[in-house]
This record gives sequence, C-alpha cells and structure tokens, in this order.
Amino acid sequence: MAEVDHLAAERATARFDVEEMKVAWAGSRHAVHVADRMARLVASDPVFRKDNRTMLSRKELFKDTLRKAAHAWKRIVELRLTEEEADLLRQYVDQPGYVDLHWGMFVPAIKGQGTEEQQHKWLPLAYKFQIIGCYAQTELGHGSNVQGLETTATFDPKTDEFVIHSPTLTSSKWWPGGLGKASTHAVVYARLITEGKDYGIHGFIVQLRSLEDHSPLPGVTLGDIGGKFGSGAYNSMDNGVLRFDHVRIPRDQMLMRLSQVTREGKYVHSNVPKQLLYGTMVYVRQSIVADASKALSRAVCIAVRYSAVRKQFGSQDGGPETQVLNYKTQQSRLFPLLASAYAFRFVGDWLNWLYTDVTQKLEAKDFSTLQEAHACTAGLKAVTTSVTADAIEECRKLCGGHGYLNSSGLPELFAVYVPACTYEGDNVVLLLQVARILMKTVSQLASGKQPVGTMAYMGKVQYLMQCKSAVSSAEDWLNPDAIQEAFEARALRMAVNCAQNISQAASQEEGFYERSPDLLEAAVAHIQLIIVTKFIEKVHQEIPGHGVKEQLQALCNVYALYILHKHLGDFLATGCITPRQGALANEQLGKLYAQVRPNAVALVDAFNYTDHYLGSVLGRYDGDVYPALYEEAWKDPLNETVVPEGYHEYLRPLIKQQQLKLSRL
Ligand SMILES: CCCCC/C=C/C(=O)SCCNC(=O)CCNC(=O)[C@H](O)C(C)(C)COP(=O)(O)OP(=O)(O)OC[C@H]1O[C@@H](n2cnc3c(N)ncnc32)[C@H](O)[C@@H]1OP(=O)(O)O
Ligand SMILES: Cc1cc2nc3c(=O)[nH]c(=O)nc-3n(C[C@H](O)[C@H](O)[C@H](O)COP(=O)(O)OP(=O)(O)OC[C@H]3O[C@@H](n4cnc5c(N)ncnc54)[C@H](O)[C@@H]3O)c2cc1C
Repeated sequence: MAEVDHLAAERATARFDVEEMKVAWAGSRHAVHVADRMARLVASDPVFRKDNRTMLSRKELFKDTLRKAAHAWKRIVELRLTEEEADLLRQYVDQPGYVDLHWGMFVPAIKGQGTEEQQHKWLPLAYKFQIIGCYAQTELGHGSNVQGLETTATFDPKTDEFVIHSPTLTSSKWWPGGLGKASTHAVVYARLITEGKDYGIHGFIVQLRSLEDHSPLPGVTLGDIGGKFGSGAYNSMDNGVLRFDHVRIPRDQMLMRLSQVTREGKYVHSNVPKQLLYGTMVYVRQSIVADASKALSRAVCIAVRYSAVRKQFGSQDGGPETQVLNYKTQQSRLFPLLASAYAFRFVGDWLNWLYTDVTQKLEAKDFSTLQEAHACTAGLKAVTTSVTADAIEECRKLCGGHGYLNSSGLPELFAVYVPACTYEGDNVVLLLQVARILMKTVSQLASGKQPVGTMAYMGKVQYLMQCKSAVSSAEDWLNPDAIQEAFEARALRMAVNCAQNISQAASQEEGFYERSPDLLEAAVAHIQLIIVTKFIEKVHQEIPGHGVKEQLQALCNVYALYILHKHLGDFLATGCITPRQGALANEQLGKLYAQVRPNAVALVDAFNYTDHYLGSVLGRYDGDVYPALYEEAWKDPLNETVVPEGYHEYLRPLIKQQQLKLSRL
C-alpha cells in the first residue's frame, strides 16, 4: 500500500465494495487470492524487473528473456506451483518468449492431434523441458491460406520414414515464435504425400536442434526473422525462419489421432471432420479473447488513474484546475473502453466454457457444435483484438504527451499487443469465416432448419425482420430486452440484406466476393450481439457485494449503448430504431457516464494489478505521478553523462565553426 495516496479522494467516492468487484472480475475468491500471490511473487523478485526493458539491445533483451524463463521455471519447481499458479506466474512475468509457444501451442497440438501413445512419449519430455517446442505452420508465402502451404512430408515405405522438405523459398517456415533461437522441436505442418498422392496438410513432430549443443540437425537451416515493431515489445520473442532439405523423421512422428499412414504407406482417415486439424488454432483463439480483456484493462487502468491525477484549465483565479477525468469528452472516450474491458472479460469466461463443452462433446464423437466453436472463437478473437489494439492507442492519447513516453507503459503495451490482430488468423480473414457461416444459416432458414447456439436468434426471423423498437424515453434504453431486441434485429437484418444481395450475383462465390465489405460488417454486428448478450446474462446472475451488481449493470448499458451510438448508421439503415430513439440512447449514455465517474478509479482498482505488472509511472496505484516521471527520465542512458557522446565530434566543431564565421563579420 502506498504511503501517500493521491487517489484517496477518488477511492472514497466509490459506491460499491471493491473487494467483491475483484471477485466478480477474477471469477472467484480463490482466483483473486492465487492471482494476488503470483503477482506479488513476481513483483518482489529482482530477476523479473522490467522497467529497463525498452533500453536493452535486441541481444540483451533476448538473453534477459531466456534468463527470466529459466528463473520462472526454477521458482515453479522450487515452490511446487500448481498448473494454475505456474500459468499466472508466467503471465505476470509479462515478457513474450519461447515458453508461450511451448505451453500455448506445441503442447496443445500434441494433446489435440497426437494419439495416446504419442502423447505418452512426447508430453512428459515437454512438461519437464527436456525438449522445447514451437508451432511451425506459417510460411513465407502463405499464412492465412493454410491449404496453400508448400512444405512436403513424403512417405518413404523403404525406410518407414517421412521426408520433410521445403521445395521453394516461399515454403520456408516464417514467423513461428520460439523457432528462431530456442526450440529443439517443432510441430511442423506439411502436405502429406504417400503412394504418389497429396493428402493435404498434416502435423509432424520434427527435431530441429541437437539436444547436446543446440546446433541445427543435418538438413535444417534456421534463424531469427529480424527486429519487429517498437522498442522492447515483441522483440523478446525469437520468431523464426526454417528450411528443410530432405530431413527424415520416423513414420510415428506424424500426429496420427485424426488420420494415419500405415507401414505400407496407405493413408487412413478416421471418421472425424478434417477441420479438427485446426483444433490448436481454435484453442489459442479462445485464450486470446481472455488476453484481450487483460491488455485492455491494463491500458484503461493507466488512463483512468492518470486522468484523475492530471489537471488542466478550469480556474481563472489561481484556484485548482480541473481533473481531466471530469471533462465529458474524456469520459465519453474512456468509459466505453472501461466497459469493454469488463465486457471482454465476461465473454472470455463464457467462451472458455463453450470451448470446454465442445471439447467434451468431441471426445464423445459428437461434432454438432464444431461450427459454433469455430464461429465464436474466430469472431470474438477478431473483434476483441481489433478493439483492444485501437483502445490502447486511444488510452495513449487520453494521457496526452506523457502517454508517448516509454515510462507510461503504453507504447510497449501497444507494440506487444497489436500483432494479435494478425496472428492466429488475420482478423478480416476470420470475420469472413463468420460471415460464411451466417450466410449458410440464413440460407437454411427457408427450409425451416432452426439455428442453435449463438445463432438461435435468427430463428425469430419473422419477428425480427419487421419489429419496431418500443423505446420512448432515455430510461427505456436501460431495459435489457430493448437493447437485446435492437441488437438482434440489426444483426439479422444486416445478414439477410447480404444474403439477398449475394443471391442476385452470377454465383454464390462471386456474390460473396463482391459483398465482402458488407459481410464483414454483418459479422461484426453478430459478434457484438454475442458480447452484449453475454454481458446481460452475467448481470442477471446473483452477484454478491454491496453495489457490485449495480456497477456492472451500468457498465453493461454503457457498452451496449456506446456500440449502438457508434454504429448508429447500421441501426438506422436497417430500420431497427428511429433517429429519435438513437438520440435517446445517446442521452442515456451521457447519464451513465455521470454515474460511472465517481466509481471510475475503484472500477480499475478491481483489476487488482500490481505496479510491477502495470509497468507505468502514469498508472501507479498511489497516483504520485510527477516525482516518478521526473525520476524515470534520469535513468535514460542519454543522461549517464552530462555532456553527450558525440559532442566533441559533431556539436563543438559546428558551434565553433559558426562562432568563427560570426567573428569574421
Ligand atoms: C500465445 C499467443 C501467441 C500467438 C502466436 C501465434 C501463432 C499463430 O499465428 S499460428 C498460425 C495461425 N494461422 C492461422 O490462423 C491461419 C488462418 N487460416 C485458417 O484458419 C484457414 O486457412 C481458414 C479457416 C481461413 C480457411 O480454411 P480452409 O480449410 O481453406 O477452408 P474453408 O474456408 O473452405 O472452410 C472449410 C470448412 O471448414 C470450416 N472451418 C474452418 N476453420 C475451422 C476451424 N478452425 N474449426 C472448425 N471448422 C472450421 C469452415 O467453416 C468450412 O465449413 P463448411 O462451410 O461447413 O464446409
Ligand atoms: C507476432 C506474430 C507471431 C506469429 N507467430 C506464429 C507462430 O508461432 N506460428 C505460426 O505458424 N505462425 C505465426 N505467425 C503468423 C501468423 O499466423 C500469420 O501472419 C497470420 O495468420 C496472417 O497471415 P499472413 O501473414 O499470411 O497474412 P496475409 O494473409 O498475407 O494478409 C495480408 C492482407 O491480406 C488480407 N487477406 C488475406 N486473405 C484474404 C481474403 N481471403 N479475403 C480478404 N482479405 C484477405 C488480410 O486481411 C491482410 O490485410 C505469427 C505472426 C505474427 C505477426
């Protein structure tokens, strides 16, 4: 706890129990306690220091990442941390590195696509770090189009081996995190060729480096792909390039849960959908939604606390100036982001439940919810990451000039976060997947097939295509049914409009291509409906703690009405609401902002972030921003000497030359 709390007055105005809000945010009392313990463990350990990160060279930063990962592993073993604790500890270390891909993609790929025998062989090695793995799918020439990958895995029945080969430059694996310098193994995606036939993309476990001296194995060429956007940031990660020159692996290193190649070279596909090959991506997309709420809440926490500290204008007579948080424009830019952080948190929890449910069904050979899992993970990944990336940049601007300093934490947070819009599926490509499923669902409505899951609302097509909102006052927009109906009608009408336009094209494919910009918007409308629905469902539950439910109710309304206001064109164009009802929604939004204002600092305190994790002088818990900014400036390497290096070479001769010229005049 800080000695002087500059934000004490702000905290005193909160109208709810912050400790209970922490529970609502974290999901349970247990989750709060574990997160708290792990965050403090990391914050108190000097090895996990990160305030100097943006000043390190690439090599120093990479070595620092290796050091932190090794130290984190040592602590995990020494303290016998559970899987939950270990995950949190790594999260609070907060430095992208090879371990993210080892635990986040290599292990899940083996679990999801390996047979039991393969899991027994490989997982214990991975769990104990006897091998380090990455996920090598993307190539120089192809990322989004997985079916277009070129690497080949040709079965040789003479030796019972696969020959892994990169036939072209564009088939070089390019981007996999952890590949460049750290991994000893990879799950490599390649075209399976046997008996002269190409069976498309499959996964193979391939050893890349010696377990003795880390040198590349014969036929393997690999390295780092080079520096990335921003200082510090994702440059701690060794994204890599990899080429194979006829590298041989035993047949049993093909991941054979979904399909197999027999000793004779016969291809056998189990009776399961081939899209299960994409399972690891579905798993990671699901986790990226939860990560979006973490990144967004960090940025919002910094911007809210600093906006309460920062004062500008407001007094002509030498009295105190106005906190910038009191400006209505600041509130209307910041509070929707605060509400979005909560919205993404809850939809992330729901998505995690959906994923677990679908996984259990798949185990029982029930594939009926596979499409729902794909649409929800792809769509929510796309919308939450795009919003979060834009929001971090908005938070930087909300912090004025100081937000541009590395010490604000925001530039690095943005640079680390922004590739989330691209990795694990480019957001546009993923939204077009959602749009395809929407179009398929619309086309099935005529046949009487009832949509299920998050598409179920489309079954109310007769009603939703013609309903008129009954809202007649600003307060009416506080009714969740009014919000739900408007969002459902907007999403359905946009999808139906697209379907009608597509049906007029020469072919379905051409229509889809021509209408793809509209389809993107229809997909976004559908995903926003899911987020609003899950937030409404959350606040309908019993939520303990004084005032907690009321605050969440207000944030839910802020989220929904902000989206309505921002996309008013959609709502009006589809005729779901009238211009007057749109204006009433905006009026209500203004009242909600006023309701959030006294609770704003407490609402970000509920995220329960340590100063170490936030990594921002502007977002400090105690609000003592100015001395921290001042002190931080002196730590810059440029300030190590009073007279800068280069003075004698470049500045002094210049000045002297000019002085000489002047003296001659
Ligand atoms: C810890 C964080 C660090 C992050 C590190 C980053 C790692 C990475 O980035 S790993 C590489 C990630 N790469 C991608 O995400 C690539 C994106 N591309 C794809 O996923 C696919 O190429 C595609 C989905 C865009 C297209 O797939 P394709 O097979 O060409 O097929 P269609 O579009 O024709 O779809 C056929 C059929 O399959 C359904 N479907 C597609 N994906 C899935 C899925 N994941 N799960 C279930 N079903 C899926 C699709 O809906 C179609 O269904 P039908 O219409 O019923 O046939
Ligand atoms: C930081 C980072 C880490 C990564 N880590 C890994 C990893 O560990 N393992 C791995 O295998 N890969 C990894 N990747 C690769 C990543 O998955 C791909 O970059 C991603 O899938 C996008 O593919 P692409 O680069 O081919 O983009 P492209 O598909 O070339 O996208 C270029 C543009 O084309 C547009 N576009 C493409 N297709 C369509 C379409 N059908 N319709 C309309 N527009 C389209 C896109 O919207 C985009 O604007 C990583 C990438 C990054 C940036």
